[in-house]
Amino acid sequence: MSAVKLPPHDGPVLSVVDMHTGGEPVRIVLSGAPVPEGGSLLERRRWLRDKADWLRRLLLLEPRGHRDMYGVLLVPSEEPGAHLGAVFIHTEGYSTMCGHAVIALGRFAVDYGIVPRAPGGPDTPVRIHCPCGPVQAYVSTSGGRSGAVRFHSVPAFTLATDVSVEVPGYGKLVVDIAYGGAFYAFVSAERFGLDVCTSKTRDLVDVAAAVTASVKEQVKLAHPENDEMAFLYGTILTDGNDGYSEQPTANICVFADSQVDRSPTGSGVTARIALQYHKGLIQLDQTRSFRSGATDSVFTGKAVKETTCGNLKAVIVEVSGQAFYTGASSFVLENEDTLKNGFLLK
Ligand SMILES: O=C(O)[C@H]1NCC[C@@H]1O
Repeated sequence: MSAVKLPPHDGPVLSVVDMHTGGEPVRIVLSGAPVPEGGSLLERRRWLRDKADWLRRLLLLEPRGHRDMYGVLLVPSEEPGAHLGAVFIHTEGYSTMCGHAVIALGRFAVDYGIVPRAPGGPDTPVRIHCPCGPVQAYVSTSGGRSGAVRFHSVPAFTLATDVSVEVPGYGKLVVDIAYGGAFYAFVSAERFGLDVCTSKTRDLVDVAAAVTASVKEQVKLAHPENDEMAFLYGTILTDGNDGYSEQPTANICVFADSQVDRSPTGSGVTARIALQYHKGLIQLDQTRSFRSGATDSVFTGKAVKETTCGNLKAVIVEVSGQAFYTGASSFVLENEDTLKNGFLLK
Protein backbone atom coordinates (compact mmCIF):
# COMPACT_ATOMS: atom_id res chain seq x y z
CA MET A 1 0.00 0.00 0.00
CA SER A 2 1.52 3.36 -0.92
CA ALA A 3 2.58 5.69 1.89
CA VAL A 4 -0.13 8.14 2.90
CA LYS A 5 0.25 11.40 0.95
CA LEU A 6 0.52 14.33 3.36
CA PRO A 7 -2.01 17.12 2.84
CA PRO A 8 -0.99 20.76 2.30
CA HIS A 9 0.31 22.08 5.62
CA ASP A 10 2.42 24.68 7.39
CA GLY A 11 5.09 23.97 9.98
CA PRO A 12 6.30 20.61 11.27
CA VAL A 13 4.82 17.21 10.56
CA LEU A 14 4.37 15.37 13.85
CA SER A 15 4.73 11.63 13.46
CA VAL A 16 3.31 9.59 16.32
CA VAL A 17 2.77 5.99 17.35
CA ASP A 18 -0.51 5.39 19.18
CA MET A 19 -0.83 2.67 21.82
CA HIS A 20 -3.09 1.86 24.72
CA THR A 21 -2.43 0.18 28.04
CA GLY A 22 -5.50 -1.30 29.62
CA GLY A 23 -7.58 1.07 27.53
CA GLU A 24 -5.65 4.21 28.50
CA PRO A 25 -4.19 5.90 25.40
CA VAL A 26 -0.52 6.69 24.92
CA ARG A 27 0.50 8.91 21.99
CA ILE A 28 4.28 8.70 21.56
CA VAL A 29 5.86 11.40 19.41
CA LEU A 30 8.36 9.90 16.98
CA SER A 31 9.46 13.02 15.11
CA GLY A 32 8.63 16.64 14.41
CA ALA A 33 8.71 17.94 17.97
CA PRO A 34 11.10 20.77 18.90
CA VAL A 35 14.21 19.73 20.83
CA PRO A 36 13.68 21.24 24.30
CA GLU A 37 16.37 23.42 25.83
CA GLY A 38 17.78 22.53 29.24
CA GLY A 39 20.51 20.56 30.94
CA SER A 40 18.20 18.12 32.71
CA LEU A 41 14.98 16.28 32.02
CA LEU A 42 13.10 18.48 34.49
CA GLU A 43 14.50 21.63 32.80
CA ARG A 44 13.48 20.28 29.39
CA ARG A 45 10.03 19.48 30.78
CA ARG A 46 9.71 23.09 32.04
CA TRP A 47 10.86 24.42 28.64
CA LEU A 48 8.22 22.35 26.84
CA ARG A 49 5.57 23.56 29.29
CA ASP A 50 6.58 27.22 29.15
CA LYS A 51 7.82 27.65 25.56
CA ALA A 52 6.15 24.92 23.47
CA ASP A 53 2.84 23.99 25.10
CA TRP A 54 1.25 24.29 21.65
CA LEU A 55 2.73 20.82 21.01
CA ARG A 56 0.79 19.21 23.87
CA ARG A 57 -2.39 21.00 22.91
CA LEU A 58 -2.10 20.12 19.24
CA LEU A 59 -1.39 16.45 19.91
CA LEU A 60 -3.89 15.76 22.69
CA LEU A 61 -6.82 18.15 22.43
CA GLU A 62 -9.57 18.07 19.86
CA PRO A 63 -9.73 17.66 16.90
CA ARG A 64 -6.63 15.38 16.96
CA GLY A 65 -7.31 14.05 20.46
CA HIS A 66 -9.97 14.23 23.17
CA ARG A 67 -10.53 15.22 26.78
CA ASP A 68 -8.99 12.02 28.19
CA MET A 69 -6.01 11.79 25.83
CA TYR A 70 -2.50 11.08 27.10
CA GLY A 71 0.94 11.29 25.51
CA VAL A 72 4.71 11.11 25.83
CA LEU A 73 7.37 13.46 24.50
CA LEU A 74 10.73 11.69 24.29
CA VAL A 75 13.61 13.90 25.43
CA PRO A 76 17.36 13.44 26.04
CA SER A 77 18.14 12.18 29.53
CA GLU A 78 21.12 12.94 31.73
CA GLU A 79 20.29 9.92 33.93
CA PRO A 80 23.16 7.39 33.83
CA GLY A 81 22.07 4.27 31.96
CA ALA A 82 18.71 5.65 30.86
CA HIS A 83 17.64 4.48 27.39
CA LEU A 84 15.16 7.31 27.02
CA GLY A 85 13.73 10.33 28.81
CA ALA A 86 9.96 10.71 29.05
CA VAL A 87 7.89 13.87 29.50
CA PHE A 88 4.31 12.81 30.21
CA ILE A 89 1.52 15.03 28.90
CA HIS A 90 -2.24 15.08 29.44
CA THR A 91 -5.05 17.44 28.53
CA GLU A 92 -4.42 19.78 31.47
CA GLY A 93 -0.63 19.75 31.47
CA TYR A 94 2.33 17.63 32.54
CA SER A 95 2.57 14.78 35.03
CA THR A 96 5.47 13.43 37.05
CA MET A 97 4.77 9.72 36.57
CA CYS A 98 2.76 7.53 34.30
CA GLY A 99 2.81 3.78 34.81
CA HIS A 100 0.57 2.93 31.88
CA ALA A 101 2.84 4.95 29.59
CA VAL A 102 5.96 3.23 31.01
CA ILE A 103 4.42 -0.14 30.11
CA ALA A 104 3.80 1.11 26.56
CA LEU A 105 7.25 2.73 26.29
CA GLY A 106 8.88 -0.56 27.27
CA ARG A 107 7.39 -2.30 24.24
CA PHE A 108 8.01 0.73 22.03
CA ALA A 109 11.71 0.94 23.01
CA VAL A 110 12.30 -2.69 22.03
CA ASP A 111 10.12 -2.77 18.92
CA TYR A 112 11.52 0.49 17.55
CA GLY A 113 15.12 -0.56 18.11
CA ILE A 114 15.93 1.98 20.83
CA VAL A 115 16.91 -0.99 23.03
CA PRO A 116 18.13 -4.20 21.38
CA ARG A 117 16.18 -7.26 22.57
CA ALA A 118 18.22 -9.12 25.19
CA PRO A 119 19.39 -12.28 23.38
CA GLY A 120 19.23 -14.50 26.44
CA GLY A 121 15.71 -13.45 27.35
CA PRO A 122 13.30 -13.66 29.04
CA ASP A 123 13.16 -9.91 29.69
CA THR A 124 14.81 -6.94 28.05
CA PRO A 125 15.65 -4.21 30.59
CA VAL A 126 14.61 -0.72 29.49
CA ARG A 127 15.56 2.16 31.77
CA ILE A 128 13.20 5.11 31.47
CA HIS A 129 13.99 8.47 33.02
CA CYS A 130 10.67 9.89 34.21
CA PRO A 131 10.17 13.31 35.83
CA CYS A 132 9.81 11.55 39.23
CA GLY A 133 13.09 9.69 38.65
CA PRO A 134 14.52 6.58 36.96
CA VAL A 135 12.11 3.68 36.37
CA GLN A 136 13.40 0.24 35.39
CA ALA A 137 11.15 -1.63 32.98
CA TYR A 138 11.51 -5.28 31.91
CA VAL A 139 9.99 -6.18 28.55
CA SER A 140 9.02 -9.78 27.91
CA THR A 141 9.08 -11.43 24.48
CA SER A 142 6.13 -13.41 23.25
CA GLY A 143 6.03 -15.12 19.88
CA GLY A 144 8.79 -12.97 18.43
CA ARG A 145 7.13 -9.75 19.58
CA SER A 146 7.49 -7.74 22.74
CA GLY A 147 4.80 -8.60 25.25
CA ALA A 148 3.89 -7.87 28.84
CA VAL A 149 5.99 -5.30 30.65
CA ARG A 150 6.80 -5.02 34.34
CA PHE A 151 8.51 -2.03 35.93
CA HIS A 152 10.12 -1.10 39.22
CA SER A 153 9.07 2.43 40.04
CA VAL A 154 10.66 5.10 42.21
CA PRO A 155 10.40 4.69 46.02
CA ALA A 156 6.74 4.73 46.98
CA PHE A 157 5.44 5.74 50.37
CA THR A 158 2.43 6.63 52.48
CA LEU A 159 2.35 10.32 53.36
CA ALA A 160 -0.66 10.23 55.68
CA THR A 161 -3.56 8.00 56.63
CA ASP A 162 -7.02 8.85 57.97
CA VAL A 163 -6.74 12.51 56.94
CA SER A 164 -10.00 14.30 57.68
CA VAL A 165 -11.25 16.68 54.99
CA GLU A 166 -14.50 18.57 54.55
CA VAL A 167 -15.93 18.02 51.07
CA PRO A 168 -18.78 20.37 50.08
CA GLY A 169 -21.90 18.36 49.36
CA TYR A 170 -20.46 15.24 50.96
CA GLY A 171 -19.50 16.43 54.45
CA LYS A 172 -16.51 15.28 56.43
CA LEU A 173 -14.61 12.27 55.19
CA VAL A 174 -11.34 10.51 55.77
CA VAL A 175 -8.77 9.85 53.04
CA ASP A 176 -5.34 8.27 52.80
CA ILE A 177 -2.55 9.97 50.82
CA ALA A 178 0.24 7.99 49.19
CA TYR A 179 2.94 8.52 46.54
CA GLY A 180 3.76 6.28 43.60
CA GLY A 181 5.67 8.77 41.46
CA ALA A 182 2.72 11.14 41.95
CA PHE A 183 0.54 11.83 44.98
CA TYR A 184 -3.00 10.43 45.15
CA ALA A 185 -5.81 10.64 47.68
CA PHE A 186 -7.53 7.30 48.29
CA VAL A 187 -11.08 6.76 49.48
CA SER A 188 -13.64 3.99 49.06
CA ALA A 189 -16.40 4.76 46.56
CA GLU A 190 -18.83 3.11 48.99
CA ARG A 191 -18.47 6.22 51.21
CA PHE A 192 -20.51 8.02 48.51
CA GLY A 193 -22.92 5.17 47.83
CA LEU A 194 -21.06 4.43 44.58
CA ASP A 195 -19.40 1.36 43.06
CA VAL A 196 -16.20 1.85 41.01
CA CYS A 197 -17.24 -0.87 38.56
CA THR A 198 -20.96 -0.26 38.10
CA SER A 199 -21.70 3.40 38.89
CA LYS A 200 -21.91 5.96 36.11
CA THR A 201 -18.49 7.38 35.22
CA ARG A 202 -19.92 10.88 35.51
CA ASP A 203 -20.95 10.26 39.14
CA LEU A 204 -17.53 8.81 40.00
CA VAL A 205 -15.76 11.74 38.35
CA ASP A 206 -17.87 14.31 40.19
CA VAL A 207 -17.10 12.74 43.56
CA ALA A 208 -13.39 12.20 42.89
CA ALA A 209 -12.96 15.74 41.56
CA ALA A 210 -14.65 17.15 44.68
CA VAL A 211 -12.34 15.14 46.92
CA THR A 212 -9.27 16.31 44.95
CA ALA A 213 -10.32 19.95 45.22
CA SER A 214 -10.91 19.69 48.98
CA VAL A 215 -7.66 17.86 49.72
CA LYS A 216 -5.76 20.43 47.63
CA GLU A 217 -7.30 23.22 49.72
CA GLN A 218 -6.99 21.59 53.13
CA VAL A 219 -3.88 19.40 53.06
CA LYS A 220 -0.32 20.57 52.41
CA LEU A 221 1.74 17.89 50.66
CA ALA A 222 5.49 17.57 50.89
CA HIS A 223 7.93 15.31 49.09
CA PRO A 224 11.10 14.56 51.09
CA GLU A 225 13.43 15.02 48.11
CA ASN A 226 11.80 17.11 45.40
CA ASP A 227 9.31 19.96 45.86
CA GLU A 228 8.30 19.63 42.18
CA MET A 229 6.57 16.35 43.13
CA ALA A 230 4.60 17.92 46.00
CA PHE A 231 1.13 18.29 44.47
CA LEU A 232 -2.02 16.17 44.48
CA TYR A 233 -2.29 14.59 41.04
CA GLY A 234 -5.69 13.00 41.58
CA THR A 235 -8.07 10.90 43.63
CA ILE A 236 -8.43 7.14 43.32
CA LEU A 237 -11.76 5.70 44.34
CA THR A 238 -11.45 2.08 45.44
CA ASP A 239 -13.71 -0.87 46.18
CA GLY A 240 -12.35 -0.83 49.73
CA ASN A 241 -10.73 -4.25 49.37
CA ASP A 242 -7.35 -3.26 50.79
CA GLY A 243 -6.63 -6.50 52.66
CA TYR A 244 -4.60 -9.14 50.80
CA SER A 245 -6.65 -11.37 48.53
CA GLU A 246 -6.00 -13.35 45.40
CA GLN A 247 -9.12 -11.68 44.01
CA PRO A 248 -8.57 -8.41 42.15
CA THR A 249 -9.34 -5.17 43.91
CA ALA A 250 -10.93 -2.50 41.71
CA ASN A 251 -10.24 1.21 41.51
CA ILE A 252 -10.76 4.16 39.24
CA CYS A 253 -8.41 7.12 39.00
CA VAL A 254 -9.56 10.64 38.26
CA PHE A 255 -6.53 12.85 37.71
CA ALA A 256 -5.53 16.30 36.44
CA ASP A 257 -8.64 18.16 35.20
CA SER A 258 -11.18 15.37 35.83
CA GLN A 259 -9.42 13.11 33.38
CA VAL A 260 -10.44 9.43 33.78
CA ASP A 261 -7.83 6.72 33.56
CA ARG A 262 -9.12 3.74 31.58
CA SER A 263 -6.31 1.58 33.00
CA PRO A 264 -5.89 0.55 36.67
CA THR A 265 -3.28 3.38 36.86
CA GLY A 266 0.30 2.21 37.23
CA SER A 267 1.43 5.05 39.50
CA GLY A 268 -1.81 4.62 41.46
CA VAL A 269 -1.24 0.88 41.89
CA THR A 270 2.29 1.74 43.04
CA ALA A 271 0.94 4.14 45.66
CA ARG A 272 -1.84 1.75 46.70
CA ILE A 273 0.63 -1.09 47.27
CA ALA A 274 2.76 1.27 49.37
CA LEU A 275 -0.33 2.14 51.40
CA GLN A 276 -1.34 -1.49 51.91
CA TYR A 277 2.22 -2.37 52.90
CA HIS A 278 2.33 0.56 55.32
CA LYS A 279 -0.88 -0.71 56.93
CA GLY A 280 0.53 -4.23 57.21
CA LEU A 281 -2.11 -5.58 54.83
CA ILE A 282 0.40 -7.14 52.44
CA GLN A 283 3.93 -8.52 52.71
CA LEU A 284 6.91 -8.17 50.40
CA ASP A 285 6.51 -10.19 47.18
CA GLN A 286 2.79 -10.74 47.69
CA THR A 287 1.21 -10.03 44.29
CA ARG A 288 -2.13 -8.30 44.09
CA SER A 289 -4.31 -7.73 41.02
CA PHE A 290 -5.84 -4.32 40.38
CA ARG A 291 -8.83 -4.04 38.10
CA SER A 292 -9.83 -0.83 36.38
CA GLY A 293 -13.38 0.17 37.25
CA ALA A 294 -13.55 1.77 33.81
CA THR A 295 -12.57 -1.11 31.51
CA ASP A 296 -11.93 -4.19 33.72
CA SER A 297 -8.31 -4.18 32.50
CA VAL A 298 -5.88 -5.55 35.09
CA PHE A 299 -2.41 -4.63 36.34
CA THR A 300 -0.60 -6.63 39.00
CA GLY A 301 1.52 -5.10 41.72
CA LYS A 302 3.79 -6.18 44.53
CA ALA A 303 6.21 -4.56 46.93
CA VAL A 304 9.63 -6.08 46.18
CA LYS A 305 12.01 -4.19 48.49
CA GLU A 306 11.97 -1.90 51.48
CA THR A 307 13.80 1.38 51.00
CA THR A 308 13.55 4.99 52.07
CA CYS A 309 12.68 8.29 50.47
CA GLY A 310 14.35 11.05 52.46
CA ASN A 311 13.29 10.42 56.04
CA LEU A 312 10.29 8.30 55.06
CA LYS A 313 10.04 4.52 54.94
CA ALA A 314 9.28 3.46 51.37
CA VAL A 315 9.03 0.43 49.15
CA ILE A 316 10.03 -0.37 45.61
CA VAL A 317 6.91 -1.62 43.86
CA GLU A 318 6.76 -3.77 40.75
CA VAL A 319 3.78 -3.19 38.45
CA SER A 320 2.98 -5.36 35.44
CA GLY A 321 0.66 -4.84 32.52
CA GLN A 322 0.26 -5.10 28.77
CA ALA A 323 0.15 -2.38 26.10
CA PHE A 324 -0.97 -2.72 22.47
CA TYR A 325 -0.36 -0.70 19.32
CA THR A 326 -3.37 1.01 17.80
CA GLY A 327 -1.86 2.97 14.97
CA ALA A 328 0.63 5.44 13.59
CA SER A 329 -0.25 8.93 12.36
CA SER A 330 1.20 12.09 10.97
CA PHE A 331 -0.36 15.28 12.29
CA VAL A 332 -0.11 18.60 10.51
CA LEU A 333 -1.51 22.09 10.92
CA GLU A 334 -2.40 25.00 8.70
CA ASN A 335 -1.66 28.53 9.85
CA GLU A 336 -5.12 29.72 8.78
CA ASP A 337 -6.78 27.16 11.08
CA THR A 338 -8.06 29.16 14.06
CA LEU A 339 -8.35 25.89 16.01
CA LYS A 340 -4.90 24.69 15.02
CA ASN A 341 -3.69 24.46 18.60
CA GLY A 342 -6.58 22.35 19.81
CA PHE A 343 -9.61 22.88 22.03
CA LEU A 344 -11.79 21.10 24.58
CA LEU A 345 -15.53 21.51 24.97
CA LYS A 346 -16.59 23.05 28.29
O1 LIG B 1 -0.88 4.76 34.81
C1 LIG B 1 -0.55 5.84 35.29
O2 LIG B 1 0.22 6.00 36.24
C2 LIG B 1 -1.10 7.07 34.58
N1 LIG B 1 -2.33 6.84 33.84
C3 LIG B 1 -3.04 8.14 33.78
C4 LIG B 1 -2.72 8.78 35.10
C5 LIG B 1 -1.31 8.30 35.43
O3 LIG B 1 -0.39 9.30 35.02
